[in-house]
Amino acid sequence: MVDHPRLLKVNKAAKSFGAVRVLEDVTFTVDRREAVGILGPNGAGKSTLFNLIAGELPLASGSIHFDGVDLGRSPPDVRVKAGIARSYQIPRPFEHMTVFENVLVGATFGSGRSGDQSTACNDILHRTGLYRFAGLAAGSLTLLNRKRLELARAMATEPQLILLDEIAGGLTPAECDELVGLIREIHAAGTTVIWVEHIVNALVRVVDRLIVLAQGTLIADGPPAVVLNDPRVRTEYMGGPSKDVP
Ligand SMILES: Nc1ncnc2c1ncn2[C@@H]1O[C@H](COP(=O)(O)OP(=O)(O)OP(=O)(O)O)[C@@H](O)[C@H]1O
Repeated sequence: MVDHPRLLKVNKAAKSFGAVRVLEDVTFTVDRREAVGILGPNGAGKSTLFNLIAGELPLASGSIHFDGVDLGRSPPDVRVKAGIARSYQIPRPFEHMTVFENVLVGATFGSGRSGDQSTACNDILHRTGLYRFAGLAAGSLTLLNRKRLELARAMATEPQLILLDEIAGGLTPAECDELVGLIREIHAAGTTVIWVEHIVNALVRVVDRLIVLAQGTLIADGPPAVVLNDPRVRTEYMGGPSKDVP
């Protein structure tokens, strides 16, 4: 099998809700093993873009290629098996199941592997710092540990690409540092990362490239130092409510 250096190609992706166009001809590529941040004001279309890549919403027009394959019209389970995983802005564990069982669901149904998944699950629980909570109900976890569990469930599907949707929201600065460390480890181990986040200080400790969406269009794409000083980005994004910008 050929490894495509361009892991993700989003070409002229568009999406409307009724008469309202929320994404307009968004085009970008992400290379294998890159870490890319996505910034943009509230309502810019960031979560919608993730929903299009993960297959939770249908594309209106355009295409999405992943690892050389056109997946833009495939259902979410096909995309998970192809190697796309995501975390949600509001963690969505199975509250009454244990932490271990939550990870097991990802490993069993997401990865497509057969056989005993306990070793793989325990490994992920160790990596994400959740091993000692394995037997607890997911609903009893602190916010930081719920965020870790979002990552663990996504990692259990053995993704090539992980989409992180505002995963640092609501954490204290110290907790945010811990999460940043964990995401850096996941990236260093070879997983491609795309991270939508408003906490720019956290984002730039992980990513080496930033994309900015405003009103459904891509207005900047490049190294963080360049993008954060782009006059249009300053007006459209940082000119709004104060942001945590370095
Ligand atoms: N299912 C839906 N039905 C109708 N409108 C929607 C739906 N989902 C999102 N929208 C609208 O699409 C626009 C983009 O929303 P989206 O959640 O993608 O923005 P965002 O950039 O992720 O914002 P935030 O930073 O606040 O999370 C918003 O105006 C939103 O109200």
